[in-house]
Amino acid sequence: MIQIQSLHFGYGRKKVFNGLSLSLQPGHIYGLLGKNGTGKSTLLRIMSGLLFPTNGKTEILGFNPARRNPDFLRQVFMVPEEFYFPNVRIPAFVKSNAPFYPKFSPKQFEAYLKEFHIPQDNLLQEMSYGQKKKVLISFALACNTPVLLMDEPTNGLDIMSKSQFRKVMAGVVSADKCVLISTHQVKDLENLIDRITIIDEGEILFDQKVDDIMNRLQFKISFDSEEVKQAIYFESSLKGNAVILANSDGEEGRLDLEMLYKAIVNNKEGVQSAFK
Ligand SMILES: Nc1ncnc2c1ncn2[C@@H]1O[C@H](COP(=O)(O)OP(=O)(O)OP(=O)(O)O)[C@@H](O)[C@H]1O
Repeated sequence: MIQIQSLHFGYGRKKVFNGLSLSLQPGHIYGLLGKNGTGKSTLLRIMSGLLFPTNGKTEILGFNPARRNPDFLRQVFMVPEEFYFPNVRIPAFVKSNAPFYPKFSPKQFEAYLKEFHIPQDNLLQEMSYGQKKKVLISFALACNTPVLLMDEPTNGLDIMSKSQFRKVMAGVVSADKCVLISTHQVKDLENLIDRITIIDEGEILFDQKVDDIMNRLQFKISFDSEEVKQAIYFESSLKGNAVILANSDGEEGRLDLEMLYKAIVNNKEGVQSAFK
């Protein structure tokens, strides 16, 4: 559904991507992680046709996003980290924007707004940042585009809204839809994403399905110093040592995305060797 090969991009002389390749399939929610400034937002902007690569192939739903073909644009929705709303009420916003998205469902939009407790009759510019973000997320989901790109969607959401977000997102993935979420708020995505892609210095550092991660790695608290010595990554705490071990016994466990991310950044080879 999304094929990127040998992507090159830079802002002027500043290189961001120097040959990045990535393939995303429908039916999944992908988590895109990486340090500040590694190019996550840039990648989403290239995918949605807002920035144009200097080299390489970017194909989404059979289209080159850079051509901004209307048939492509009506099938992709991007929720950016920073956005602008006109000073109108929600019905006026829907009236002028929904016609661009043929599968927009007013019923779904209303249900999402209700889930997020958003009043319909306020002016958009008089809403708080978090409220505006929830309007945008609700609109994005109600557009039912096969490709949904979200840049830091949970930034600015309060604790209740984050769990409402997870609930709403869990219901949107379908066999023909591909969702890519860029975030630092990894805890907000736990139990939601089924594939994790980490980029670093313009390259893919790690790209695995959550099921495969759980088959290959074990996350646990350990008091056994031998086990800690063998750990791919560990963190000491008063509650014991949080460790990541190679999952040689097929143990079932719970993914700790934050630990995994730190393990990959600190001991990439160790993590990768568990997948060989
Ligand atoms: N408009 C711009 N002009 C010039 N350089 C830019 C511009 N936007 C981003 N950059 C640079 O490109 C690189 C990638 O930026 P980008 O915003 O894609 O990173 P990111 O991974 O999304 O970061 P963050 O996690 O902080 O949101 C950074 O080094 C940044 O300084």
